[in-house]
Amino acid sequence: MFLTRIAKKDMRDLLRLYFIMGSNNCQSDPKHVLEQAIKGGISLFQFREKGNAAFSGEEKYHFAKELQSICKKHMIPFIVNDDVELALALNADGVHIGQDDESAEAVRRKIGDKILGVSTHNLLEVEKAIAEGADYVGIGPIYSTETKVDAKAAQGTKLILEVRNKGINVPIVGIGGITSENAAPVMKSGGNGVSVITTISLSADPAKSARELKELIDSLG
Ligand SMILES: Nc1nc(C(F)(F)F)ncc1COP(=O)(O)OP(=O)(O)O
Ligand SMILES: [Mg+2]
Repeated sequence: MFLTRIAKKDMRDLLRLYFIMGSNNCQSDPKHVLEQAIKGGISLFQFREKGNAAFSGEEKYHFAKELQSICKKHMIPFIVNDDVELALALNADGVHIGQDDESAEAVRRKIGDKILGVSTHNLLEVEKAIAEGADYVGIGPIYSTETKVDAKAAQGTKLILEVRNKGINVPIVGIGGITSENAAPVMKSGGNGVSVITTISLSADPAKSARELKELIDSLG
């Protein structure tokens, strides 16, 4: 899909409402939840299959392929978390890696011009991710979260502010406990979008939850 690296402006647009989900983030059918989230206006999707009762091997591959085909149908780019080999096997649109995964430099060499996102928790990690070819950085956890069992302490928007005050214009998405009620500070501090799991994946009406969040983000410019 990408013959060259994605432009910053296009990356910022994709990050506006970034839905992340795996089978253990849902109580109803994940395929239906994804369809509804897309209907509600998400701009990007990340397949994050990890933690208790997560699929692996063949099951994980086929589950990923099902969700990827839903994204393709609606022209929503499909990002794979952690599992670079799976991303390549699926010809996914990109990967997201953390500090404990293989280096961004090594992953960039494997994926060519696909989208590369990196989880960051301090200024050094942000600068290193940029130097190694990241197209965006995830900054968080902004607020406390139950979704990620090994999450670090919530840091609010201070790192987003620090990065922007240093004049660094890397595309930034906030992550961690974000809902319609607390999303505004992420955008006002200089984030380009918000990534969410629970507020959509466990919603009684995922389309409505996505729509409310998207309308809020769009109202903040
Ligand atoms: N999946 C993610 N996506 C983002 C994104 F920026 F896309 F919103 N930021 C952070 C994470 C966390 O990823 P995870 O694999 O659980 O933990 P770690 O970062 O420790 O590897
Ligand atoms: Mg990871």
